[in-house]
Amino acid sequence: MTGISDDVLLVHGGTPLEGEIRVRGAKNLVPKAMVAALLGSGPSRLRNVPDIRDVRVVRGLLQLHGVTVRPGEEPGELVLDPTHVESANVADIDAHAGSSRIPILFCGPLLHRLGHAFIPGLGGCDIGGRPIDFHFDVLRQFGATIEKREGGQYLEAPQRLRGCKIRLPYPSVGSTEQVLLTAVLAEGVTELSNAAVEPEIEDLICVLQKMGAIISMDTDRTIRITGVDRLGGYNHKALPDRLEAASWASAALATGGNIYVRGAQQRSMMTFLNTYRRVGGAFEIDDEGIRFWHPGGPLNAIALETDVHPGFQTDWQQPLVVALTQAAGLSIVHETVYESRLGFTSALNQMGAHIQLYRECLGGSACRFGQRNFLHSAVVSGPTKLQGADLVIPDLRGGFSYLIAALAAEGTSRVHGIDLINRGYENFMEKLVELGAKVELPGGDLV
Ligand SMILES: CC(=O)N[C@H]1[C@@H](OP(=O)(O)OP(=O)(O)OC[C@H]2O[C@@H](n3ccc(=O)[nH]c3=O)[C@H](O)[C@@H]2O)O[C@H](CO)[C@@H](O)[C@@H]1O
Ligand SMILES: C=C(OP(=O)(O)O)C(=O)O
Repeated sequence: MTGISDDVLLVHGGTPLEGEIRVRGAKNLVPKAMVAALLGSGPSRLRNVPDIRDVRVVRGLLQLHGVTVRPGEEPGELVLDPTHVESANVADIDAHAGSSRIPILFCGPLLHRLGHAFIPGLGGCDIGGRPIDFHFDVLRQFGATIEKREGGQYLEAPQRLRGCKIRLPYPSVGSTEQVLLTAVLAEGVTELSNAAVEPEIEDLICVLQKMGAIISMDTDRTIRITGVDRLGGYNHKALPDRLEAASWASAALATGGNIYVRGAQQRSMMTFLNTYRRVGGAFEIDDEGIRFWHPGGPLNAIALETDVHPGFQTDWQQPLVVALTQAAGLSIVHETVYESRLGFTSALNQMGAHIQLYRECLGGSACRFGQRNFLHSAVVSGPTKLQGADLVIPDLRGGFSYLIAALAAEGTSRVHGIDLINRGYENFMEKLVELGAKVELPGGDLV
């Protein structure tokens, strides 16, 4: 590759990342809690909001729909006032949808508030087909009608939406949230089985309960929601970002470093912590955060399978794979949530890693992708020395993984497309510098 653009970071590898950074509210909760504010009859206060692009996209979309969004008294606090919700211009919605998947979650709240909704085409990471059929199936069950229109889908609720019995074909995070955000104001009881139970979903349920919703969660993936006539605002501190925390933990391991992640929480990271320990990473938990470090000596190869919570979260996979290139022996990674989330490994191979992809389900159990010709299993053979390279960021976590690989490598890498990382990692360049990374913008400025 030749040429440089503003969207490039030069990374001089070989320095262990050391120091402290802080994670704030979760990318996979905050934008959804913002959407929930649409359901209230009064203002909501959301605290611990990170400055990331997905938050800005949702803020813009809410404002287009007449919600007032302003900073609160404390840093990272937003006050969202939905008193005057109104229809937005379709062209404006499309222009603001950006690269986020969140617009699909406006369906239920807008149907309740306005009786109709326009949902633009979705963004999000290109890590599989990412259909939205479950979302529309459940909305139809609530009584919505859906019509394809130019640039998106137009939905209507001819009468008040009605609670229903729903079984998801797969415990999809977004579809579970769709049901929650729709059922809380629907008439009667909704029973959702095979629901996703990720910590961010539990936190969204906490938000909705604060607003006046009646929701119970059984231990068997069943969620029951009794619809109410009216919801108020909420005051909520978003749970911390366990995905960002794990990314920094993997960076500590791959670079031989030591990072204290202020805000990281044991409860939502238990599965990651067990895996980190099996690989040979060290950690220490206190009330304010978790310290992650490489204790010296060889790392261990492991077998790893991603899964829905409480399994190993798929968004943890890509950064940890970089650390696995430094482990002694053969690691097996079976990605069971997204069919195309291992493509990022070809660039790691260019840097000197040995990663072979397979169509078969390796290790663990057979998954939905086994018989369907997707390269969704990997064998990582290590340890391998990594060399700096020209890298083009493919998706959010793949992008962070390339940064980790470049930091662990000998020599200089040019990482293209770094702006994508702003979608989910607050101030990541400043954090890298704080941790001692040698990174440079093309003009020669130290970030
Ligand atoms: C903004 C956000 O919170 N994103 C997270 C959310 O994405 P998102 O909510 O999009 O992910 P889902 O849990 O819905 O997707 C899981 C699987 O279900 C499939 N599926 C989903 C919906 C549908 O209508 N039809 C269908 O087939 C998907 O293709 C995928 O194979 O959960 C994922 C799984 O933990 C995480 O990786 C993402 O970071
Ligand atoms: C896949 C991810 O996000 P999204 O669903 O927003 O694309 C992610 O956060 O890794």
